Amino acid sequence: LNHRGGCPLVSVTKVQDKCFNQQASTMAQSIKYLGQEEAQHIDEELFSEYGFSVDQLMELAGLSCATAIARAYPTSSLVKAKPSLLVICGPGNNGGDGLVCARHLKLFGYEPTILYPKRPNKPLFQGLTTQCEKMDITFLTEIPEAMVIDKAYNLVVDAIFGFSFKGAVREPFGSILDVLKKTTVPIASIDIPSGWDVEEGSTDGLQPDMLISLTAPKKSASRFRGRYHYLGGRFVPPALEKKYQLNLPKYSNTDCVYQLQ
Ligand SMILES: NC(=O)C1=CN([C@@H]2O[C@H](COP(=O)(O)OP(=O)(O)OC[C@H]3O[C@@H](n4cnc5c(N)ncnc54)[C@H](OP(=O)(O)O)[C@@H]3O)[C@@H](O)[C@H]2O)[C@H](O)CC1
Ligand SMILES: [K+]
Repeated sequence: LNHRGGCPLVSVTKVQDKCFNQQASTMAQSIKYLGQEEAQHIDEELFSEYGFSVDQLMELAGLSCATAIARAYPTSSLVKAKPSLLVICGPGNNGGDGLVCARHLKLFGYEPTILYPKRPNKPLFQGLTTQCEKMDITFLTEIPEAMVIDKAYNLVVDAIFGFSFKGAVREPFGSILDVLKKTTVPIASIDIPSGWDVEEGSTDGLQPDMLISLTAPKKSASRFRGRYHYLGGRFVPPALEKKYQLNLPKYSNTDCVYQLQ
């Protein structure tokens, strides 16, 4: 048996791959999927008891989203002539993650455009908006038609709602989600596919190609049927991970993302 626990040491690559995949899938299965309240408690505890600021965690969350997107959709794999992306940001911290993600994607060589229709009147979000403007990222004033999105962009980054979403979708986000449901371009959702119930998911909502779960997946992630599922937000102190029994996978070396699927 090898030192990691279980697979016989044999030289046949296929068998080794099978062992690795089995271990990876066991690891992925043991991760805790969080309910809405539990996700909010962990978030609050990080700020209150552990002394983090929102800006700090948002920067790490947004960077991990950009990193995961660059891994799943490297610029060399994009089908359009330009590495264009549309990042749609909502009114809460999920939207803030989207702004940070757009800024890092620009630094990674992509050409993001942002739609940010409802902007909180807070210095944090104003600063993040200015940073994007100063990096020559264009802001749209309204959602383009689905056909225009399909023609112009390689990918849509959905940073509309995260774990605090509740109830029926209010405007202008209902119309935006209706357009996104008609697009065929892949969608990468940050933390939760927007419009999905955080725990139950949705049968007629967005069907993103990618999901980037932050801190730990939320219960609705078990209904995700897209190609790529990454974990990001490598900032959880071990004591907090233990308290909530998160069973997070071991991130490799200095990686800020872990591919769950
Ligand atoms: N610990 C972590 O993992 C961290 C995660 N981060 C990210 O933060 C979000 C959660 O952020 P939060 O601000 O709590 O919530 P949301 O981004 O989900 O948005 C809440 C706002 O959305 C509006 N809202 C809610 N429900 C609806 C609805 N049915 N229709 C329309 N709008 C809705 C509401 O805005 P109002 O202005 O209308 O009141 C809410 O304010 C998490 O998912 C991660 O992405 C942090 O960045 C870092 C730590
Ligand atoms: K989202």
